[in-house]
Amino acid sequence: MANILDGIKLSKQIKQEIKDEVIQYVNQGYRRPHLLALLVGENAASVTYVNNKIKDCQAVGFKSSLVKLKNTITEEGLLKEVGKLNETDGLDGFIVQLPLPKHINQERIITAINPDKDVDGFHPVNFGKMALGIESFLPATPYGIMEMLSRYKISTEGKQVVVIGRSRIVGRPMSILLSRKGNPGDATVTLVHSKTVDIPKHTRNADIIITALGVPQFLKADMIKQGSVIIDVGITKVEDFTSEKGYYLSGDVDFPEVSPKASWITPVPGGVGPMTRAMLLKNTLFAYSKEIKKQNK
Ligand SMILES: Nc1nc2c(c(=O)[nH]1)N[C@@H](CN(C=O)c1ccc(C(=O)N[C@@H](CCC(=O)O)C(=O)O)cc1)CN2
Ligand SMILES: [Mg+2]
Repeated sequence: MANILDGIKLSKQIKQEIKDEVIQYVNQGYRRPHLLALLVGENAASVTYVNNKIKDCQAVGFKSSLVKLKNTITEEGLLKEVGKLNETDGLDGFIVQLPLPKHINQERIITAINPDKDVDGFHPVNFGKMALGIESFLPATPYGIMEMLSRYKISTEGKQVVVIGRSRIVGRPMSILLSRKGNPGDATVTLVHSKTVDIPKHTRNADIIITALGVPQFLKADMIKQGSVIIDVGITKVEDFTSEKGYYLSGDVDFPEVSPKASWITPVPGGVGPMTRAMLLKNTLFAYSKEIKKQNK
């Protein structure tokens, strides 16, 4: 039976470390770090995620703000809001919660964010730095997975890693981070996606599989090698009228089938998700500390 990679336990530890650092700054007379979330529309999952980000800020002693905008806002209107936030003093970082409504060009919005305040690490400048191994904000989900591998001392050096899904916020940056020099890193990475012929051929060879597909129970036991490490980024709401909530959350991994064959595995919920939340705080603290250092020069 696999060991559990416990994202809840680890994220609590990371949040405590962040809180301790904030206390040190405050005791030296500095202001608190400030994170703002911009939410467009009322997508239920996005509302939950953004509210959780605000709660996380409160838990570690950050100042937080939430700007809610109507679903009907134009792209130009949203660009204006982003422009204002770029210029707001004392705001260390902000995020634009994704997905955005269909009529808004996501790339245009992300590219308008000041890279120094882009604590999601999505701006092309930060993505480029990430790819080149230059210190920058890292996208929170892949960053959380790197931190998880590091803190559980799971070596990736020389390992065959298969990343399933090539999204801009998870799969693609994940594949880059693991192929970079360093630890975690130094892995031989294969990025598979919807056009890949024979995904199981690749996953059966993998020492580590990171799946970010959004297809419930996609990864079955016969698709993995004995003893592999399984990291599940998928979260899909599956209707279930027998449960109290009317749904349950499913990852991309068929957990009951796969876990007896794996060495380590993340649960869903309670695996990668809480790590994503913790790493956004870490990026914000990084933005803040850079700002404080600049002011002291
Ligand atoms: N601007 C951004 N938008 C989006 C990001 C992002 O990093 N930045 N990632 C996702 C959503 N997301 C954070 O925003 C996120 C998703 C899920 C979780 C999480 O903690 N999941 C829990 C289960 C939560 C539940 O009960 O519904 C878990 O896995 O245990 C955190 C963050 C897309 N948009
Ligand atoms: Mg999870």
